[in-house]
Amino acid sequence: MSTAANDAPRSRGKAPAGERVADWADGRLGIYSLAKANMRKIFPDHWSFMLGEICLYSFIIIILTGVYLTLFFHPSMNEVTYHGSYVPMQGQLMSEAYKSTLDISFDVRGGLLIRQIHHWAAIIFLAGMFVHMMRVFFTGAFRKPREINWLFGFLLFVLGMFTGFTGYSLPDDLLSGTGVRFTQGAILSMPVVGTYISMFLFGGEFPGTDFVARFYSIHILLLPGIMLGLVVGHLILVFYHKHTQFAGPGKTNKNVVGMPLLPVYMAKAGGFFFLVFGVIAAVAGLVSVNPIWAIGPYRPDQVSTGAQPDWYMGFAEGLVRAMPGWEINAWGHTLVLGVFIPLVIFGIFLALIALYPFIESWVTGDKREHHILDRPRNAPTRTAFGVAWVTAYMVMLIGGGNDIVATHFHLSINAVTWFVRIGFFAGPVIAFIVTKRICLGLQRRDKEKVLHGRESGIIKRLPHGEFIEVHEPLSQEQLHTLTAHEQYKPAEIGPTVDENGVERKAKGTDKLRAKLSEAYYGEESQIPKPTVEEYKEITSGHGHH
Ligand code: HEM
Ligand code: HEM
Repeated sequence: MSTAANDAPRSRGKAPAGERVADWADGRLGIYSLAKANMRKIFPDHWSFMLGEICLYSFIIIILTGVYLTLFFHPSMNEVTYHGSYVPMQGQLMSEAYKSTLDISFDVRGGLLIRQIHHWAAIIFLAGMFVHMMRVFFTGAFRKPREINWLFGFLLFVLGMFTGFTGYSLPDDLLSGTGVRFTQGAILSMPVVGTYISMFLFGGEFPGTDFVARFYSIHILLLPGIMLGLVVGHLILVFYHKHTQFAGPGKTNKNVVGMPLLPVYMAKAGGFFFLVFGVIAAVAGLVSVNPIWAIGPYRPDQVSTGAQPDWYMGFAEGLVRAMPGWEINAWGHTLVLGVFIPLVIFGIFLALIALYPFIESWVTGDKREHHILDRPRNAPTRTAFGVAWVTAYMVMLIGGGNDIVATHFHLSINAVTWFVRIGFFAGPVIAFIVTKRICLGLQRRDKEKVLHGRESGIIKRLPHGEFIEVHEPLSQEQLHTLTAHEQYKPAEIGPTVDENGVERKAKGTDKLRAKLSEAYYGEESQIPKPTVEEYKEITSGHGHH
């Protein structure tokens, strides 16, 4: 650290340049103590913890490529005549936005590759978030104290969806214009406020001449700005809470077992960034996405066939396509329920995801901190809910592409739509039941393994002629992993008579909670863990096969 001006000069001569720069910076920023405190921070190792990193790296790639695109993209709906190097479009009227995207694709050096990388990174970013969210959900990593971080993540997911939507609307091609038209229809279906919002957003009647410029500021500034802040907050919270870990020997709710941030984790993370970049660049170089020159400029009087949103919006599109066209007229106003109900369901689905950590802790009555992750099989009801939700999502994704599915598989589009309608209600229920059964089956298998060891597949014949299969005992480590989970008890209504003997009526919400809690943790929902006595009795030699 710095010294007084009259201190004796260093006896060893001048410090190396690097050290002097570090000293200079430290004197002004105090980074040494900050780095010292955090450099040795421990990160646990598990492949599923890399999913958050994939989100982070694809987000960085999106920002880098996005900045390059802003240098050449013109967010204007002025009409111009095309004279660029793509011959089939010569002389066509189009918006400046569309023309500049054609120019990026054909006349700007590296432009098409950067466009492709930006678009592919967006698709992978959202897929990464989806899978990362699933890993957090299925392992119970959202439980106290990480509920707020779940909400930060949830907001990132929703904002990511809308940033993607505003992004692919920018080129003003026939496909994205159809998507914007679809969205405007959904906005219009909102009672009372719909028309006002639409008029405000589009600066008058659709499509108007404003929306590309407006979507542009939303796309490159507003939403990514908020997302950047949220990502930083998200990561600070991961640091602050410390990472969760799977159960194992020596791992407790109070420690983290793993590798230090520097140098091990940083080296790994750096390498992984380049891997993610490399894979995205390779996919972008090999598989064309959004070839706007083949689609043509937007015209409100035309609709392209096979119009599809990017995958993350397919769910919302599916809800609208599967819903029967239903319209009612009341007091001189038309209510388009065929669009409005799907919009509400979309909102409810999102709200349920956001609130799930709070709902689960209310139902189970579990308010403790959790830093050890659940194996999905040991939380069968939660796992079943998750799979049911993913099933509904996937069914609706099929709904969003009902025309594509019909043409590719030579089916009638009505058959596909009916499949989706029935599947939306039946699919999640079947998925729930089947998943719960599988989880319980796996719990039974774990119990069996603890008590009787692993089936080795080796058959032996005993001297008296009997055939037996040799079971190998599990290692202490494996035994720990298979028996570390807690066995929960359902939350109860509590005494209906207070300490003075006065009868207290159980509230409706208490009853509901007790019922739900029973469903979560009741006898039907978990297999009792093997007890020490059971284990001792079986492994002591009696009753061995
Ligand atoms: C821009 C998007 C996102 C980025 C960059 C990001 C990044 C990360 C990283 C690097 C971690 C630590 C490593 C890991 O567990 O994978 C993490 C943990 C976490 N993320 Fe995200 N995430 C994003 C979106 C989400 C979403 C959509 C959710 C859920 C709705 C979410 C919820 C969480 C939670 C609860 C943790 C703590 C998990 C634990 O400690 O085990 N994140 N995130
Ligand atoms: C989470 C963040 C983002 C997502 C999901 C996203 C997604 C997209 C998508 C899917 C497109 C359509 C690309 C195409 O096929 O033409 C696009 C276009 C565009 N994006 Fe982004 N983007 C994001 C952030 C940014 C940022 C931060 C910038 C600028 C700093 C940016 C600048 C642009 C520009 C200029 C275009 C229009 C050019 C074009 O379409 O090729 N984006 N974005």
